[in-house]
Amino acid sequence: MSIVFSNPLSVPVLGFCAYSGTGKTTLLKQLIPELNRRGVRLAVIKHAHHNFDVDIPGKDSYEMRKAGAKQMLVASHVRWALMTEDAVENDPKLDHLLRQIETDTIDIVLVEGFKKLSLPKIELHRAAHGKPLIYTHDDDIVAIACCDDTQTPPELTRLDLNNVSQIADFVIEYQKNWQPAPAQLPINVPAQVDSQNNQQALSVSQGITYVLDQVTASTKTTMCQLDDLANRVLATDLISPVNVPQQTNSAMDGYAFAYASTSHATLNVVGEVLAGHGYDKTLQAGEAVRIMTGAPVPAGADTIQPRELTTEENNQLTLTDVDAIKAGQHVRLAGEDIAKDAVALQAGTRMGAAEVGLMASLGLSQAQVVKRPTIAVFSTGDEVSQPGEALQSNCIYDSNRYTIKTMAKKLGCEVIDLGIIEDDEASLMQALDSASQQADIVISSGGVSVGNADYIKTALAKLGAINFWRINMRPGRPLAVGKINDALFFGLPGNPVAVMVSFLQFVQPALRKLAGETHWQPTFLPAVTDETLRSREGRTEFLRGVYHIGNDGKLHVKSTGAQGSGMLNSMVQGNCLIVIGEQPKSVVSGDTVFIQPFADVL
Ligand SMILES: Nc1nc2c(c(=O)[nH]1)N[C@H]1C(S)=C(S)[C@@H](COP(=O)(O)OP(=O)(O)OC[C@H]3O[C@@H](n4cnc5c(N)ncnc54)[C@H](O)[C@@H]3O)O[C@H]1N2
Ligand code: MOO
Repeated sequence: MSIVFSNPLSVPVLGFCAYSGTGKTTLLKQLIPELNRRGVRLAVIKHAHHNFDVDIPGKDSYEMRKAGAKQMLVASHVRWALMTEDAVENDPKLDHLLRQIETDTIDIVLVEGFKKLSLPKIELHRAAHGKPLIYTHDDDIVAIACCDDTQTPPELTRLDLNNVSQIADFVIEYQKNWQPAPAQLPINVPAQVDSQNNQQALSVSQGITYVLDQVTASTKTTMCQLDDLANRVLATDLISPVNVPQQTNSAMDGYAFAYASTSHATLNVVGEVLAGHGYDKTLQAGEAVRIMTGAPVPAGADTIQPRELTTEENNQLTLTDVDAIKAGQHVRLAGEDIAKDAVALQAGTRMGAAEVGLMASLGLSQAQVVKRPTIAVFSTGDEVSQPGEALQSNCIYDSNRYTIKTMAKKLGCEVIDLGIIEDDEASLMQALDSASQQADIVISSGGVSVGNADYIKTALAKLGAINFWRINMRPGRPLAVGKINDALFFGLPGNPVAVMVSFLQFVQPALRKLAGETHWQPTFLPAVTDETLRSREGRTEFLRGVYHIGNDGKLHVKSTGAQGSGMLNSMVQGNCLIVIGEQPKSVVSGDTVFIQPFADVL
């Protein structure tokens, strides 16, 4: 049975496997120069079964290693070698070894040995040796190199073991066609969820899909002026009424001329063009004009030489290093950024500074945008008190309503604050009914777990259809989602961190879809964890983390410490969620994890 292997590199890895005596090394010794000859840059990894050594007793490097250096790097101007003392009981880990390779200098890694790993391999087979074929019990064989007398299955490429050139062709084709496997994100939203059951346990991905299924993008639109467009979502494509840039213009201060004129010993300087002005004649062969950055390139000219690469005396221009001049250099073509009548910004785009600026650059002063979503938010719970009022014993201040309102406003929503609603069925029903008439989405916090005074559940059941879910995540396990009249309802869990995490994962996508945004995806970045992290198979963990750029130039992340789902301070200290998907059993220091930076929403 194959042992799971996934290639951690951005280049392909191809194994060679065979019973001993088949001539693996002999073949590789011929294949390597053949591939080199064809320009393929190779790394080779070889599994050695014994206590091998590449060093020689008496050499300084050998003695220093024997003296206890765990890693010994010896280097000259020709080669360098890193020797690492890493005694492990079983086979060395191929993915770890592969990570030591500098992939920017090679095109493919050939691996000899490691035949139990599920890595793509060419099987070498010599029938005369009387050994069985490996492909019959190894699904990762991609080709069989053998001799005439061997039967091979039609689905596998057959190669001639004695034809090195043919095997090299195969390796080159393999390398050209290879695609890295797509990154396995911790949250992978499926297109559809089968059914909607009450009380079902869902993965985060299923939960998001189910929520998105309930939301239809708003069709209400309004006209909005340039100054008010920040954070609004375009309802229609913005078509460019002009070419950007409007005219073909110079990207340098220098001289404009026809490329063909570079054959002249000197050019006749016949004028000057400043930005905002034009040169209304057509340049003739052997003529040039002085030109400033942004000024229109005159008719008859197609090439610019920067001023510092020229000398001019008595209107005679000499071009320095003529052979290095390329036709069309330093010319910005009309419409090269955005062509007239092209879609400059697509419907569904959320407008940020760059988008607003781009729109202004087209001369447009207003755009049709989707109506802002309206949310109504309230809190429940006898212990929940209004900030600003004296805190009674056994009570807590209401923080959830404020985190929810702040996040929703950041996402461009209108907010109706219903305050803290008494735990009384009649007042709850009345408040919920009126909220659902005014808002697109009604959001509460607390009261969705098992042991609460259940007014909210009965009130919701009477007014609409609500599902109470358990999401396989922490924090934020309980979640209620449903409809009150035409409004979507979210019952977020009471714990303050759980509220924020559930909002980010489930309410945010719903609000963005409702607001008309079409291409939004949560941002996941890979980061190296600097500590061992808590995780449990079958559950997605959202730990609060702090990421930074490490001395190695990579993103590194550490948790904020204690991770209680009531500790709001962990969200203040953190700048990201560390998202550990349902798969890994353990995450140890040095592993790569995914983070979701949250600064843009919080
Ligand atoms: N027997 C079980 N108990 C609990 C379970 C469970 O599965 N079985 N799940 C736990 C988890 S996980 C969570 S999360 C909470 C969620 O419970 P509720 O949504 O019903 O929330 P409450 O019990 O009302 O409150 C929980 C916690 O949050 C505080 N809270 C509530 N509202 C606010 C507010 N507006 N501002 C600040 N803090 C608030 C409340 O005081 C509680 O401390 O259930 C676990 N229990
Ligand atoms: O899942 Mo709860 O949301 O831990 O606090």
